[in-house]
Amino acid sequence: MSAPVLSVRDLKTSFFSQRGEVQAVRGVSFDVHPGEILGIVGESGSGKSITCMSILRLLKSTGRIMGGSANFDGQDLMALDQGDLRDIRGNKIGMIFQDPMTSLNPTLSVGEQVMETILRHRKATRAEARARAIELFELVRIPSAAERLKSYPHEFSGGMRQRVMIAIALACDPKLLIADEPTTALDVTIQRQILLLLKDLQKRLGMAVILITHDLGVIAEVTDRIVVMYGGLVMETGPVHDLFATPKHPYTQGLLASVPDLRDDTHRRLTPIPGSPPDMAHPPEGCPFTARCPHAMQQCQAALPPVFGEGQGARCWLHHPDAPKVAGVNEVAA
Ligand SMILES: Nc1ncnc2c1ncn2[C@@H]1O[C@H](COP(=O)(O)OP(=O)(O)OP(=O)(O)O)[C@@H](O)[C@H]1O
Repeated sequence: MSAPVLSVRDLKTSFFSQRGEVQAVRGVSFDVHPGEILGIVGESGSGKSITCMSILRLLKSTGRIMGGSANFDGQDLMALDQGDLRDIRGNKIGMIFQDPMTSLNPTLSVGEQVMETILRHRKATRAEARARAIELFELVRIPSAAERLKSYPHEFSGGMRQRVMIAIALACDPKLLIADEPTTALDVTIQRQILLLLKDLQKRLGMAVILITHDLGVIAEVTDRIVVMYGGLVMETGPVHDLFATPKHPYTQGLLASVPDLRDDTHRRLTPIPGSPPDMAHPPEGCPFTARCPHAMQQCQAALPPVFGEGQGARCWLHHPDAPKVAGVNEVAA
């Protein structure tokens, strides 16, 4: 496999308030390879967004990176100053966030906003930037591209605004695109169109993509590998097909069980995992999933498990060689 575009190692981020320290990200490691879509999934509050905001060094003032590295393009993003980071963000790393209405400037035409990104990072004349903006609108399939450059964000539908955001994110041919819940604010049919567009663009442009979502069902279709997060930790990681066919972590199994079968039009009922995530102001010493895990053992409460397995790895004591056998987890059911 080729060298990773991004290599995150032992990333730790906390928020500090009068309540004390909230350990949002507690030692996250993963790689993103050229030309792949990596999905980061997990319930709300598991640390997906804060992981990516930390990588981009876009944390709000109460947030602090406590350790770790994120190697991108031969540089550790954690060690760069804000000037160098501004050169990378929107240029070598494109970003798309959840709500395009709050990310776009309502007082500027969408064309100006695309051109602004190009002119900030590239030596180009306004005419060249305009030509590139038209090309980008065509790429993200905004009809009548040249004319639509003059429109303002409120003149677009939610799906079209998200296409503008994708055009801006792709303006400088990024090596890596980070998309944080890019379709959550859209209705279901449009969500699918945007995700398929992202997949198509990723293939055509050969970039790497990190796609954050809490919707496992949707990303099954578009991602190559998945990182499953819970309680600020990576619980399981592996190729999407392996992870869906044989999830190794009870948390992943619970998440998968809560996804309605998309091919089943009788709409199976959702079965959410009982219980709630840990309070990250007081994270448990052992595995954060212990209290909700159907297979929890004494050891799980006592110590945080390491990641067992390569290729598909799971942070679960059941994969220790001496662990008892549990059907469907570390033993193939007869
Ligand atoms: N500004 C903040 N101050 C204190 N704690 C925060 C702050 N922002 C996030 N957190 C905490 O960090 C943890 C991780 O949050 P994060 O937004 O990364 O979760 P997420 O997995 O992306 O969830 P969602 O799917 O809801 O976006 C949560 O426990 C959250 O309460």
